[in-house]
Amino acid sequence: MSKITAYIDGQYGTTGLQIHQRLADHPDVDILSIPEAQKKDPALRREFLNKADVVFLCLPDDASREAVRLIDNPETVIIDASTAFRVDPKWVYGVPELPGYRSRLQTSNRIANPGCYPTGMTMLVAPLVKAGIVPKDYAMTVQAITGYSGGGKAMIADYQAMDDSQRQRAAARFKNLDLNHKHLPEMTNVTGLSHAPVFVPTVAHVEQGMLVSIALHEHAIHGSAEQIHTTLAETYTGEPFVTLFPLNDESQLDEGFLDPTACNGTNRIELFVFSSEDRVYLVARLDNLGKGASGAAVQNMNCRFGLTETTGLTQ
Ligand SMILES: NC(=O)C1=CN([C@@H]2O[C@H](COP(=O)(O)OP(=O)(O)OC[C@H]3O[C@@H](n4cnc5c(N)ncnc54)[C@H](OP(=O)(O)O)[C@@H]3O)[C@@H](O)[C@H]2O)C=CC1
Ligand SMILES: CC(=O)N[C@@H](CCC(=O)OP(=O)(O)O)C(=O)O
Repeated sequence: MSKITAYIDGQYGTTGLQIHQRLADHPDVDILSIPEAQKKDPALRREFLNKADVVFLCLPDDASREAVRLIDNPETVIIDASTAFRVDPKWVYGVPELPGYRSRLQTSNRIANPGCYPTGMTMLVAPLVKAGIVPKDYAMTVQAITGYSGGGKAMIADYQAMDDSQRQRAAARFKNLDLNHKHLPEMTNVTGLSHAPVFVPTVAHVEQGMLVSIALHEHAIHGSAEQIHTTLAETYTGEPFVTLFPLNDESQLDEGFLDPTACNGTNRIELFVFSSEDRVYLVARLDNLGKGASGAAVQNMNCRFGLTETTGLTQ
């Protein structure tokens, strides 16, 4: 089989660079590149967007929409990292592990790569809503902690320019207190919840890494912590990138702390279920730039082109 040709529009940004790194080691892919000085040249971009077998769009939303308009080759497979198409019914949401999604991803030429937070949130919640354990109208709150690379080049530059006193003040800060985070539509759409959750992430002064968590109360759902754990186990059995730890397993706690950076550099996502009496706490740990962005994009490409999903990726 000849190699797949791949073009990354936005190759020199945070997500694009990480996709480039993974594809550079990928045995089945040849990368087509535009030199950095010409990265915004519309004629060159149009040419590359139409001649590659697969294009990764690692651009702001408006630039992604513009790139899609430049593509008239019906064979081109587009994997878009932005928020632009994630709830568009003509696009398939790129989480192959979610029930029913892999078969659709295998045939779609329009793949919307998920946001980093929703990757954790939907993988925890969608199977539980589907099983009827979490009611569709559950009043949900999602918490998360992320490294600053989630904000792209601009946020990385801001964080890395801080002096000691600024760094202390920015050690861990709430963000998006307008309660209108851009990930709410995909969190709601993919899980089937009838109301968007309350979602206030915390950005920490660490470059990358992520924890996403959801609290549930057994008296307000239709099932126990054990049933939740069993449902997640059944959903993700055999998935190479998903590790579900045993119920109430503390092996990953370091003197009681759960480290957000443990999946960094991998495409792994780790799931935890903790419970005490009526209280249940679900946690997903992932690399915001790995399974939360660039790793997921390469996994989606592998899935779409019938390759082993782990090719080029670290488990
Ligand atoms: N960072 C993350 O953790 C995640 C990001 N995403 C999404 O991925 C996309 C890229 O984000 P990220 O990599 O963080 O962003 P960055 O700002 O790090 O990179 C974006 C890149 O796109 C370039 N660019 C901007 N406009 C154009 C254009 N019109 N034509 C060609 N190139 C252009 C930028 O160049 P220049 O800087 O010179 O303008 C920059 O190199 C966004 O939609 C983001 O929301 C998704 C998941 C996680
Ligand atoms: C730290 C930080 O600011 N993170 C970004 C989300 C990162 C991400 O997943 O972005 P996309 O939705 O574009 O995929 C935010 O909260 O807006």
